Amino acid sequence: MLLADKTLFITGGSAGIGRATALAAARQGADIAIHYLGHDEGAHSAVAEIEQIGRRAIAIEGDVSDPASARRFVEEGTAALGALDIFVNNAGICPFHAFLDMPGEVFERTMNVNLHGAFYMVQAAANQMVRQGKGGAIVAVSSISALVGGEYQSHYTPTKAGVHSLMQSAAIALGRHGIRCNSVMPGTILTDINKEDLADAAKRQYMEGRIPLGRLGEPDDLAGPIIFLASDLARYVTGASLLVDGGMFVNLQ
Ligand SMILES: NC(=O)C1=CN([C@@H]2O[C@H](COP(=O)(O)OP(=O)(O)OC[C@H]3O[C@@H](n4cnc5c(N)ncnc54)[C@H](O)[C@@H]3O)[C@@H](O)[C@H]2O)C=CC1
Ligand SMILES: C[C@H](O)[C@@H]1OC(=O)[C@H](O)[C@@H]1O
Repeated sequence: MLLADKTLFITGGSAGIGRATALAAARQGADIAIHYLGHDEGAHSAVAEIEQIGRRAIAIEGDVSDPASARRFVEEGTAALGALDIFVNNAGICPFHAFLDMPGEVFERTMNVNLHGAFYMVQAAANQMVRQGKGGAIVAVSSISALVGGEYQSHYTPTKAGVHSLMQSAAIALGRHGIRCNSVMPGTILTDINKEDLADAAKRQYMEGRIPLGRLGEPDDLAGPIIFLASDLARYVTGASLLVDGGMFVNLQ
């Protein structure tokens, strides 16, 4: 097992990529702390499934944009599980909107959740790892959108570039503590975040057509790459990012 007796803390663990990763990490031997907002059913059923696998789990609700919520997640999760070995920063939103009339509140909420939230969470998790004194691994869910733009994502793509950059700087700041920091860059993965956008058949067909592997991603497609980066198999990998997009990024023509 790749994560035997490790503890893994994950934001956005009640749905989509985060939920799939939490369950897969439990199957690899980890105890799991889930942070989430507003999906009680998804969070509680994930805890139940993890316990059925034979691992411990706790779900803590909060808003990642609030720095106090990050401190509470780390404190309460560590009290429950005993330590924080791996941190996965995954929570995010993408309310698709045109650029020219983007409401300030939509821009600011997206920045606050995706980028400020990542900063506070990663900072709180890293401080706990430093206190423990035995290193650790941090994986952030960035996006292919860190590298390319989107007409209805002008508020969102900068947050994903920011998360990618945060991992690079954190890798430098935390290397001396034995803490590795990496990111994954998913392509288009079918989850609640894009259900409405991809309900447009023409858009969905266009996105599928761009992917050499011939299909949109599933949440489970991310679990393996995240667990790899979190595990000792990646013990000399830090400051790196891994595209998980079925080949979409390289498909120019
Ligand atoms: N689905 C996709 O195609 C892609 C997703 N991503 C990224 O993957 C991450 C996960 O997205 P999905 O699983 O697709 O979305 P999702 O909508 O299925 O899940 C989002 C999760 O984030 C949590 N969350 C949202 N806002 C929060 C807040 N303010 N405080 C605490 N928790 C909050 C939700 O409770 C939920 O657990 C996001 O950061 C997203 O940007 C990146 C590239 C592609
Ligand atoms: C929400 C989008 O469909 C999804 O998120 C991203 O980061 C990429 O732009 C994907 O297409």
